[in-house]
Amino acid sequence: LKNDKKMAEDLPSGWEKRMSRTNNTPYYFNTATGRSQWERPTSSAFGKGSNLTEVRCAHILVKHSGSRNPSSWRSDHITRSKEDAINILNGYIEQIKASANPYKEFQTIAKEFSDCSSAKRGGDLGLFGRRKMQKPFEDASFALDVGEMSPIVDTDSGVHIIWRIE
Ligand SMILES: O=C(N[C@H](Cc1nc2ccccc2[nH]1)C(=O)O)c1cc2ccccc2s1
Repeated sequence: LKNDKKMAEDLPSGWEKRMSRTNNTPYYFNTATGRSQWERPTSSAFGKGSNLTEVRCAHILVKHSGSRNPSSWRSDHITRSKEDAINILNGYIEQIKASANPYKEFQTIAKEFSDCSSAKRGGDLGLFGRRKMQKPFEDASFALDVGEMSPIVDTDSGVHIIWRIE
């Protein structure tokens, strides 16, 4: 989910399109580093080299038989296949996208179904910096805009969707 102002230009997260007054042509401003460039950016402003130090995210985790620790507060022994876990997450994504209040829907689903102990906090993991979470999770989190939801992310814990809160 992207906040709608971005949909039109479809710029990667963290960039702003601005107009140069001197020669009346567009340039691009990186809100993470404060630098500007003429070339249209193709990757998130929060990638390598950005100074974004911490993000706050919530997530919904669906564990499966291949998870490093296939048990959770919901079930002592998780046996579903990875394929089933992905199908379950795709169902949640549809529900969240169809909701009048997507973030509220995300929290409700996380509370009831996430296989992470953060479920009771609506999946909220709090603020975290780089190198704190498994790499695929970290990279997906730092690439999100505030209020944006990730695609399905695969880690040793299982499969996740992530919502950036701050
Ligand atoms: O690693 C955790 N929980 C694991 C599952 C899990 N694996 C993860 C991998 C990346 C990000 C979050 C993740 N949560 C478990 O319950 O088996 C965490 C739970 C919490 C709860 C509150 C704040 C941070 C965390 S990190």
